[in-house]
Amino acid sequence: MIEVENLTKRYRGGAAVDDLTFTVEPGRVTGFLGPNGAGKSTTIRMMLGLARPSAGRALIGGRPYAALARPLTVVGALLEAGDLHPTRTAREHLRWLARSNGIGERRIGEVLEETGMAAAAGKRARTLSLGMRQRLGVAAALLGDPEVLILDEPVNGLDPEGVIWIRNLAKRLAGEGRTVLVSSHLMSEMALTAAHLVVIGRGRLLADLSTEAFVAAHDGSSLEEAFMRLTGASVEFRSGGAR
Ligand SMILES: Nc1ncnc2c1ncn2[C@@H]1O[C@H](COP(=O)(O)OP(=O)(O)OP(=O)(O)O)[C@@H](O)[C@H]1O
Repeated sequence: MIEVENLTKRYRGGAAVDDLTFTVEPGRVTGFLGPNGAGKSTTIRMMLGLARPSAGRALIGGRPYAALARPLTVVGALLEAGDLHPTRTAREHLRWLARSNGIGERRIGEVLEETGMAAAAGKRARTLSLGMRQRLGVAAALLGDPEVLILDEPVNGLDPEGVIWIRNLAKRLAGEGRTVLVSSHLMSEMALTAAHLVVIGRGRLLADLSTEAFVAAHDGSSLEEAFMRLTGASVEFRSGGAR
C-alpha cells in the first residue's frame, strides 16, 4: 500500500504538490492522472525519497522510503529519466542494482526472461532501443520481487506492442495482489489499464474514484472530454500560448 498524507512540495514558483492525500490500494492498478505539470512526477519522486516534502509524508508499506533497509525488495519503480550507464550491458546494470540490495544472480536471469530481455542481456545500454530500455527499466523494478510498483509514464514513446505489454504487465502484477501505481496524462490508456483513478491538477487532488464510476459519471462524453472537463481549470500549459 502507498499512503500519501498532506503531501506538499513548494518550489520558488509555487506549490508543485499541494496538500495531497490519497491511498493506493493493493490488488488493482491505480492510474495517476493529470495534465502536464500537474505534479505527478514530483509526487512520485517524494514517494521514492528522491525529493524531500515541504510538508506531509508518503509511506510505502507503512514506512517512509528512507527507512527501508533494502528498498528494491519493497518498491520497484520505472522513472521517466532512466539512470542507465551507457557502456554497461543490460545484465551488468541489473547486477549493479541487485548487489546493493542483497539480491542474487538467479533473480537477474528471471527478470530478464520475464521482460523479454534475455536475448539482449549482453547489449550495452546505449545501443538499446527505447522499447528495450523501458523493458530493462521494468526488469530493474521487478528485481526485488516488490509488493509495490510505481511506473511513471511507462508507455511514453512505446510502439503499440510495447503499450499492450505494459498494460498487461501492470494488470498481472496487480492481479498477484501487488500495489501498482501507473502515471499518465493519457486518459484513454488509463481507462484500459486502471481499475481506480487518482486525478490531480496543479498539485491538488481532483478525483479519487473507480474507473467504472468515472465512466458512469461521464456517460455520453468521451473519456478524454471528461478528463479535460475535470482538469480544465488546472491546465498549466495550453497549446497556442493561451491560458
Ligand atoms: N526542481 C524543480 N524546481 C522548480 N519547479 C519544479 C521542479 N520540478 C518540478 N517543478 C514544477 O512543478 C510542477 C509539477 O511538475 P511535475 O513534473 O511534477 O508534473 P507532471 O504532472 O509530472 O507533468 P508531466 O506530465 O509534464 O510530466 C511544474 O510546474 C514544474 O515546472
